[in-house]
Amino acid sequence: MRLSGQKIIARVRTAAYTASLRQEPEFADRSAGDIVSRLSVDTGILGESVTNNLSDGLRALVTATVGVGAMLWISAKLTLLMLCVVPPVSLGAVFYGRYLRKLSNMTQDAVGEMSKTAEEKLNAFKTVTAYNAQPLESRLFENKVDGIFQLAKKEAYMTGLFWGLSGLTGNLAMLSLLGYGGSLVSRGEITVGDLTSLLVYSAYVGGSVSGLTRFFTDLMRGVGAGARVFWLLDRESHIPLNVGKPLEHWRNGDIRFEGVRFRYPTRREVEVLRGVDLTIRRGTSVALVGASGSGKTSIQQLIERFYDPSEGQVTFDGEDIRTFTPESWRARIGVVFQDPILFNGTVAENIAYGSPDATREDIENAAREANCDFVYSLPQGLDTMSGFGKASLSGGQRQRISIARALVRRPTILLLDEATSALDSHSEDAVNAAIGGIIRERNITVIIAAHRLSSVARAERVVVLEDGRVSEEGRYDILSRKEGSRFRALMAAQLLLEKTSTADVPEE
Ligand SMILES: Nc1ncnc2c1ncn2[C@@H]1O[C@H](COP(=O)(O)OP(=O)(O)OP(=O)(O)O)[C@@H](O)[C@H]1O
Repeated sequence: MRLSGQKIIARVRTAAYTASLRQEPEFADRSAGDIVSRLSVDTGILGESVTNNLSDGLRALVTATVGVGAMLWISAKLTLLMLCVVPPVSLGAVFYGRYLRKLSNMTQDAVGEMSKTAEEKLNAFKTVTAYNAQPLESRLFENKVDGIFQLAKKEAYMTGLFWGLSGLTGNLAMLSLLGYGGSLVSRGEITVGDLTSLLVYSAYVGGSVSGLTRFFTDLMRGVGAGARVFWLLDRESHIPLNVGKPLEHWRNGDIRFEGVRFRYPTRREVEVLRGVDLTIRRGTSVALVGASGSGKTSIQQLIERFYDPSEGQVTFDGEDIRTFTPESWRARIGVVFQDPILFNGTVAENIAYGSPDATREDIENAAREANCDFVYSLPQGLDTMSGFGKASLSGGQRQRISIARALVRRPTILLLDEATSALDSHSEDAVNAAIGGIIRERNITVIIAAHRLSSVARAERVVVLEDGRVSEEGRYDILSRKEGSRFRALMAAQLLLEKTSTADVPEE
């Protein structure tokens, strides 16, 4: 029983984790981390409450049934008297169970909040230290812990009250049995032996009823803790996987935005894109430029299908990308984010992330193409451990590894989202040289969201975004020479910004 219970817990845990990975990014940003940190605890409590108590509950049910049968056979009157205890205790158990379920839910919420706070602050350890915020953070954490303690106190009071009252009810029933049973003995209706047997049976039945109650209330506690897990298992992502037809691996074509309007689900009041019409020819490179907040990243996110447009459509090779399964579509895209994430593992494992079939040669080729020569000066070359907690690589180096990761899957489309904006000029040159090589040598559609001139200049075409629309597009050299062009104004402002901020470049 215990083993199969553990198996159920393991399965539910995995299913809930998988369910959270299948949600949309909005969900992941806001609640998945929190849910995942609580998943283990919640599923554990639920599983334990079922598996630990199920056998006890069943045994109690059998004992109680047999006991009541035997009592009825001895004296129906006295048995009915004893059974008067059952309705109030059951009613109490129902209320108590509900209360426990609510309390358990609240406790899990509070425990989740506490671990989320701790995790967030420990991850931002340097910021906390730099701002001397340790006392403040300790206080905040103490408040969270105190909240959990208050809930535990409520549960303890309630538990004491319920079990105290049910114990009292049981004892009163026993006393009534003795009193009324004694009078029946004196009247000769039952023998002393019958009364003694009834008392013994009553003790058994009482124990069993208490076991059943414990089973029920523990189950309620488990159900309360597991509510979030069930909710997560039932939750449908806004962009579910496996829906649509697979995109054939040989297909290639233009990407087109047709009258695309877009609002983020969490900020419906703001229309970020207000009718974008844009064609990106296959195998060409395009730089998206525009002031901060003009929608460059949003366009890339729509291509990635992290979101769907509110109106209009994004097509690939003439077909709405919503007709393809998200996974087959995403498999054709390589993405490099501004803040490259390396997972715990070797450099080679990080490059091959998401491409389980990549051979050592593929990894080496991608590393070469992404200008990752520095890897070979690391102690174990590509097999050097990198990633979380092993911050021996600079921002520029991590960025080049993430470019290699994007390339190793042989993408048809490469999205670079401000890939160089956090780098100093030396690292930026290395990353840009890699991007330039990819644009020249690969037949790949490259979409660069960029602020910096050096990144923009490499693209064959520039698209200027303003007020959620495309305000200008054309070749870099033409736009940059055109009198009164929006692009020129933007770049002039950017150039000024770059000149004044050359002193605060942190990398390498
Ligand atoms: N997840 C989100 N939820 C709600 N609003 C968002 C979200 N991401 C971006 N926005 C908003 O959408 C608008 C466009 O943002 P976007 O990141 O696409 O601009 P951007 O041009 O890439 O900006 P930057 O150059 O600063 O990176 C901004 O007003 C931003 O506040």
